Amino acid sequence: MTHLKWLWKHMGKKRPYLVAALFLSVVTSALLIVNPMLAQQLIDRVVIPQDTTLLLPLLGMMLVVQGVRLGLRYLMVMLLETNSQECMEGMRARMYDIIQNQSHRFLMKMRTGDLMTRMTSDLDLIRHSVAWTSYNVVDALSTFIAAFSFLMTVNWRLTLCMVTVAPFIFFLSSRFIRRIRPMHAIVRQKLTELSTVVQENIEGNRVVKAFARENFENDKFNAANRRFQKMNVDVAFTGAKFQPILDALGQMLWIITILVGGTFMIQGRMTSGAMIAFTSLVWAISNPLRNLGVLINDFQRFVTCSDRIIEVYDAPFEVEERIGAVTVPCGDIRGDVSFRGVSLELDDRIILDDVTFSIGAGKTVGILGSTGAGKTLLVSMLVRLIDPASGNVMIDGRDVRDYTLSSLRRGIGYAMQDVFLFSDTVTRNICYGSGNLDNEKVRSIAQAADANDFVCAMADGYGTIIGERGMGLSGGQKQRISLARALAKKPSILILDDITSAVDLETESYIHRSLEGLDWTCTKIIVAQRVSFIEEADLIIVLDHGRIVETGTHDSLLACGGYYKKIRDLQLSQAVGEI
Ligand SMILES: Nc1ncnc2c1ncn2[C@@H]1O[C@H](COP(=O)(O)OP(=O)(O)OP(=O)(O)O)[C@@H](O)[C@H]1O
Repeated sequence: MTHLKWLWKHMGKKRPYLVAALFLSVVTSALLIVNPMLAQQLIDRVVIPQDTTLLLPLLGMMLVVQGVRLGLRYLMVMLLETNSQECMEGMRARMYDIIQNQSHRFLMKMRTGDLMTRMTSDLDLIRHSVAWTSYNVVDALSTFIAAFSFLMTVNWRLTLCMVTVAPFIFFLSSRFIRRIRPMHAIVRQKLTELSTVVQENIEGNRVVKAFARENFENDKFNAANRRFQKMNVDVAFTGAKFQPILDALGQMLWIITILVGGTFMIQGRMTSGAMIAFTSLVWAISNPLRNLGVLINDFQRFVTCSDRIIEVYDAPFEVEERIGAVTVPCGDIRGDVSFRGVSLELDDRIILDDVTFSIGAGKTVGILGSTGAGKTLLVSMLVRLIDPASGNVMIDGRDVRDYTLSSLRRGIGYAMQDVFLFSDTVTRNICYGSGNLDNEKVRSIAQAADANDFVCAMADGYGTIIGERGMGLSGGQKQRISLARALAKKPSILILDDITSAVDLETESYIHRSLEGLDWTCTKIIVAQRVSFIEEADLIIVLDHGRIVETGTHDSLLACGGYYKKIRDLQLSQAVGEI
């Protein structure tokens, strides 16, 4: 019932249409009973007395009833189809919105293939329940009740004899539900595994080829494919085991009707018309019972799929906008940045520990540290991709959690370590966060990121489609487009997370000079591997295992002879070696 309540809640404005469609289902099911009733009259009042007075009126009524029923049935199907599609459109949009606003950590945990299955196949099965299972349940119930009520008036003894099979059916159904429900959950899980294998195989195609693991991947896919197929067969077999018993119980109704009804007729306790009414309505009692297996199966599948959707709907947001958060107009962020006692723990591991530093607007801070020291997580707190467990990340003296997410993120340009480009033109990738910029502007930004030359060398220049479905770019080229995208926003705070790891020293030096000469004031937070990229920063911090171990300027850090000096000396000797 909780799943039905959940569905009802999320149907919103579409509820009246569903109610109207199900009402039509009741009416059309009830109309099915009318013709057998008229047939009884035809036998008892026309055929047996051989009096044709009522023949035409009765036949006419039968035709009208059938015509009205078909018309109403068409209306019902149209209502259910449009209603269920619109309902799913709303639910899909809501789910997309939830996924969009969920934290990166949540999305990493869920796996893309899993989320895709929930958004497509699971939602479609819920739609099937709204458009098909719902009216079939109502049909079955109303046909059964209408037929039962009518037959009780014709001959209550025979009717009660017929329903003696009901307890067996209910016992069987409850066993079926217990058996089939966990099986449906496993089917959805196997489908998720299959989708994940396919998705990872496409995304990691280069790795697969480079390591010649095609056969291994084929085996992995075939195994997942087989497990999915086997589980579906198991579900079908389980249903098939119950169905013949349900069918047999349905057939029992015919036997009871003929045996008991025949005896009643011989004893003169029942008319031929009444017997005709019973034989033409046995299906109305037996079909709902026989269809029970299919409907239970469908309903259990609906329960499993809605559980999976509810899990996404109800997942708590790790990063949420505070009530009363302030919106700062675009460009009003000055750029004072400070981290005060920032700590973070993930999966019971301390990732950042009491990180404290400040930098004034327009200044540059360089962050250096070993792999996994926590640099990326630290800078991503400024745009609230993750929040600290304790401490404060402040911009212009206000905690970042006190800004609305959109106004906070509008003021910050972030070039990430893992570059992601959209399947779109170079221009639209660069303008992604800054609206439409004229060609000249885009070109000058690309120049600052040292991207103009290689973009101009492409066949369609700035109109070239790049990204997942577009032209391949080298790692360094992607980094420069990503830098241009961050610069195009003319942000008050610019975060550059290891954006020169894939470019040569000459390009790095060019980008360094460009950043020095930006024509607007902006605080720069630069995570870098190479000391040369951050040596002129106003403040350099060195992170190790989530703690600041050294802090100062280039000269002061060299003077103290710690990790920074060691790295700088190592890089210098490598550079001399290369020359
Ligand atoms: N989503 C996550 N869940 C759990 N742990 C995470 C998650 N993301 C990162 N970590 C862990 O947090 C630590 C810091 O990660 P982070 O990416 O900030 O390191 P980094 O200093 O940027 O490393 P690198 O220089 O290699 O990019 C790492 O040990 C990493 O394993």
